[in-house]
Amino acid sequence: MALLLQSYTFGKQYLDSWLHPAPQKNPNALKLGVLSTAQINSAAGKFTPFHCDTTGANEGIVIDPVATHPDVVLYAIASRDESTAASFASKYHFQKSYGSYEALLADPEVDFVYISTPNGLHFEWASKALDAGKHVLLEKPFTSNAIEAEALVQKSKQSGKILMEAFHWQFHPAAHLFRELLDSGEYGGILRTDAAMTTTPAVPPGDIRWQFDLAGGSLMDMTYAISFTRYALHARHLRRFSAQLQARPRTTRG
Ligand SMILES: NC(=O)C1=CN([C@@H]2O[C@H](COP(=O)(O)OP(=O)(O)OC[C@H]3O[C@@H](n4cnc5c(N)ncnc54)[C@H](OP(=O)(O)O)[C@@H]3O)[C@@H](O)[C@H]2O)C=CC1
Ligand SMILES: O=C1OC[C@@H](O)[C@H](O)[C@H]1O
Repeated sequence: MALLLQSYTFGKQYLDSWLHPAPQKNPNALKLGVLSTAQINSAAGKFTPFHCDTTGANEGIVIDPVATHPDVVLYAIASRDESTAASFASKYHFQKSYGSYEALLADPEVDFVYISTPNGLHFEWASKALDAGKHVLLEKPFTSNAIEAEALVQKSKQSGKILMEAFHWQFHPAAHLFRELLDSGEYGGILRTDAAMTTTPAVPPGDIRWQFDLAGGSLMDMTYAISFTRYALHARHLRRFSAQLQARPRTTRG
């Protein structure tokens, strides 16, 4: 069932990309600044149904959607390293590149930022971006813990700037269809839920997902299982979960 729904989403995206080629940009289009040259920014380029990135996400988390939307432009990219930023800008057609995140945030032309740093740095950079007067689209998981999350939401309310977690699956037609089916009662009521998510065994040593001090770890990375359960059950304010950790030996592929 999940595979069918996912195929439906991918098929629709593929069709849309043919039906709606890159539009003219609106002169007042919002200017996007991206903090970091993470692989997820461009695990992207043009979507094709046969090309998935190593995390299993489909192409186009930010580069392609912005490039093909009339009201947003790829304005600036920042990296901790200037030459990395410059080559990323040239490859993906950003107008500007910066050798530090601070420099991008100081650019008054930037309207909003997408933050794709490691999890443990989400709070710091989202906080600095709000202080700099930018709207923020923040990669998942939102922050490293509830205290940071509450402080960030508070800051966004005070600044009047939009702060949003980049959980794109919530906007996929497949997710909506799935919840409509549940809500219809056609298959009866929900008695219990089990959510599991698996990822490629090829996450290399040294990847941010293995680093505790960068808020790595499976529960932080595979937050989809929890967020989808909450979504499916309309349980936005569910406060308590129980969880079991099942450690398995790492496997390698030859
Ligand atoms: N929404 C989705 O579908 C997905 C979301 N994600 C989320 O996106 C974020 C990035 O993941 P991913 O693309 O795999 O990450 P990467 O390891 O590819 O990139 C992280 C980037 O953060 C910057 N960075 C800043 N400080 C550090 C540091 N101390 N160590 C390492 N990198 C640093 C680097 O950019 P630079 O050198 O340019 O400064 C680096 O390229 C995570 O929060 C992850 O959970 C990931 C995959 C899918
Ligand atoms: O957000 C993500 O989506 C797909 C996963 O495989 C990946 O590890 C994670 O960061």
